[in-house]
Amino acid sequence: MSSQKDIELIKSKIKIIPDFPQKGIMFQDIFPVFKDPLAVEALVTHITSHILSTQLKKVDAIVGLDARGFLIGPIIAMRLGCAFVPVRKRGKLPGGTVQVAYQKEYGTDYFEMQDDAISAGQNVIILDDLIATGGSAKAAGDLVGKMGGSVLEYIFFIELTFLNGAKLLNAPVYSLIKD
Ligand SMILES: O=P(O)(O)OC[C@H]1O[C@H](OP(=O)(O)OP(=O)(O)O)[C@H](O)[C@@H]1O
Ligand SMILES: Nc1ncnc2[nH]cnc12
Repeated sequence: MSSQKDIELIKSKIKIIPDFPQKGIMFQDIFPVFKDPLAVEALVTHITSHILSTQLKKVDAIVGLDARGFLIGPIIAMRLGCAFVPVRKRGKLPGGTVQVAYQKEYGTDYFEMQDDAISAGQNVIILDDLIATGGSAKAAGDLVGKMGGSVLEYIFFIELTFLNGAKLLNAPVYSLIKD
């Protein structure tokens, strides 16, 4: 399947739900993509091909964001032959962790990574389903930096361009669907 057809198939599965979880938000529900194995294959193949055709450096890990970044992160890591490591919301990871605070719509939240998740000098790609304000992705990038890693690229299925979230990030951003 061509790359454009992949994107059209994935786009056709994403459902827009107005006023969820609160009035004024057009919620982009990506779970219907996962009801169709061909759409999941298209998503995984498209992102893997993008990484293989653009990255000059070896990717040491895919860093997936809690929770929707966990859906295909491990599959892409397996295809690339690299590690998958999670960024989780506070209090979910056992053992030693590294933490950063970030701003959500209502107040402050915290992201954590296990302190041995990546090593100093490693190159990672941060993956999530969607970038809105960019606060979550920036916090994940800050965590990677705190551990001595470098972010090669941020990858999203969907970018809400009107919120300018990509401007917060200090590595290239690739989004399949720009809204
Ligand atoms: O760019 P931002 O404004 O930070 O928003 C984007 C984040 O919001 C959603 O996650 P959410 O925090 O709702 O958690 P979930 O994946 O557990 O539903 C989405 O999956 C991103 O991680
Ligand atoms: N519009 C939206 N749809 C789905 N997830 C989101 N996270 C932040 N904004 C969102």
